[in-house]
Amino acid sequence: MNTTTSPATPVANPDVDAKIAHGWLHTARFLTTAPQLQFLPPLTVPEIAFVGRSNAGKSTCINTLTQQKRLAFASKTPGRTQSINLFSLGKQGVTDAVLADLPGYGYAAVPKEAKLRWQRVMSNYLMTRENLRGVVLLCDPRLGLTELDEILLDIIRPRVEEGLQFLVLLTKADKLTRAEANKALSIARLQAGGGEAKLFSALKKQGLDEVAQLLWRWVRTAPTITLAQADETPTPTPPEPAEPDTPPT
Ligand SMILES: Nc1nc2c(ncn2[C@@H]2O[C@H](COP(=O)(O)OP(=O)(O)OP(=O)(O)O)[C@@H](O)[C@H]2O)c(=O)[nH]1
Ligand SMILES: [Mg+2]
Repeated sequence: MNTTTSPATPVANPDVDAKIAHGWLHTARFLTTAPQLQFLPPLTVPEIAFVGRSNAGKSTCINTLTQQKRLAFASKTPGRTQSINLFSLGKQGVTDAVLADLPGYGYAAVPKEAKLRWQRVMSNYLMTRENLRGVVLLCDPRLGLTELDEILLDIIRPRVEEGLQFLVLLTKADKLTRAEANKALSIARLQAGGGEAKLFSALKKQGLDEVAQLLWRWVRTAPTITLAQADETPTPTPPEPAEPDTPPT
């Protein structure tokens, strides 16, 4: 990433009432789960992916943004999210956008083969998912952006240059002092060249309005998506997962 700090997109439109954005996000409902890219349905509505290291807080962030306790499966155990989970958004049951919760990377206890498989799935997803409109990279500011995050930034850079929206979200901000938070934010802004960086806390609901407004804006300003290939073959049914995700008790 280059080191420019200027955001690729304007700041969230202040005219969009946060309440409207929250109401829209609250419509989120489970759409599908896919262990591999080929099982994802081709869609023409904008999709926003939540990516980052294991335990960064992706699933919790989706639950907080949608004001739903157990939409995405959050857990103290890293590696809880094993498949790409899609959630539809839109009033009156009409889907106008999709959120994607992706499995985290960088969890040491995962066998090497599984790690490599997942890295392939994720890089393919980020490079080829046609309706991908935005990427939210979640990062625990106590760790900062790690080498794996940098690899991810490299993967999406060409698409960011073509208009893919991008946000670095520093999660668990409640664990930092104000000075630490400001320092982490400055560093992340430098690293997120071409994108924005924001502080977020699911616990304290910090950054919630801003992120909700930003996602709304990404979706409302998305260009019309037409799929490159008219795919008339139905999406294959994924095999039953060996160990299905279950909400934490
Ligand atoms: N203090 C604090 N804890 C948080 C916050 N967000 C998430 N957590 C905790 O961090 C842990 C991991 O959260 P998840 O949302 O499951 O993380 P994930 O990124 O989805 O993890 P994987 O699915 O393994 O990739 C859980 O114990 C959460 O309660 C936050 O804003 N503040
Ligand atoms: Mg998760």
